[in-house]
Amino acid sequence: MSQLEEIRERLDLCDKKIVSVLEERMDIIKEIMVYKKENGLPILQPEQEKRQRKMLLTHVDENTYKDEILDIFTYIVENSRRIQAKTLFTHNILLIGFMGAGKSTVSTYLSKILASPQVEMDEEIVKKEGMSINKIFEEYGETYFRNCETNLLIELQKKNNQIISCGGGVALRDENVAEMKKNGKVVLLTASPEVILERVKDNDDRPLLRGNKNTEFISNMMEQRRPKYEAAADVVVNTDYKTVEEIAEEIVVKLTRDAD
Ligand SMILES: Nc1ncnc2c1ncn2[C@@H]1O[C@H](COP(=O)(O)OP(=O)(O)OP(=O)(O)O)[C@@H](O)[C@H]1O
Ligand SMILES: O=C(O)C1=C[C@@H](O)[C@@H](O)[C@H](O)C1
Ligand SMILES: [Mg+2]
Repeated sequence: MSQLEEIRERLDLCDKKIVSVLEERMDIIKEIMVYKKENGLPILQPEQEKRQRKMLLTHVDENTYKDEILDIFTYIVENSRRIQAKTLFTHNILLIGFMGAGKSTVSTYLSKILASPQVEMDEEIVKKEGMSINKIFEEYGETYFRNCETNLLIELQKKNNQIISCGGGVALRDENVAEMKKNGKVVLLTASPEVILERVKDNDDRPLLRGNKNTEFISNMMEQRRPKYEAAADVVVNTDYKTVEEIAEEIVVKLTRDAD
């Protein structure tokens, strides 16, 4: 065996060790998830990731390859989140609820913490149609927009593990709800009219609220929609005066409890 071959053999051995240790690490992540579920502990715990990162920084502080190792760990952590998500859910998570309930905000956070792709239905439709939602309503009318939503929903069910932020009106059509349930769990986010008003008052992107930004209008529309929203929901989470982190944790706990 030449010297180069011998060196390469050691490299190969090194890769095998890395694979084996990574496998062990991933199994540990799963074990932690099971333990947390069994003992009713918070599942997401973003602060634990920060502690781990701090610990890692002290481990590599003097290391010649510090930057490279830290770069690799970014991927390791990202993939741990994905394993965590797959341990928790094999389906899609669809967030529904009234305008301003926090569907986009919460799904962005969930997507990050679970390293799962986020789909923003309103944005997808805007991209596909090449115009804003206000413009779609003006040019083609609401029914056209609602058909865009239904078509997109059908397309989305082909993939798993997505965090889907639905437009506020998506759950109002029964055929949409049937589509959601084929491959997903539906989370209804709720909020009081006062909180909704506070959240939407400075934004003009919602055509249905134009000129209607008052609690009376919001409250009436909410009541009209409530039966459809509630019928579609697998779990309900109220968001009033809660942080995004608290809402995300509540969603995960309720969905996993639901799955047991
Ligand atoms: N838990 C929360 N606490 C405080 N502010 C929030 C919370 N959730 C969302 N917000 C704020 O409320 C506003 C509306 O939230 P968001 O856009 O996520 O609602 P949405 O449900 O996606 O609305 P739409 O149906 O119109 O898309 C945003 O400015 C967001 O930052
Ligand atoms: O609640 C609704 O009907 C809507 C909510 C938004 O997400 C957009 O989909 C659109 O403005 C309609
Ligand atoms: Mg939104």
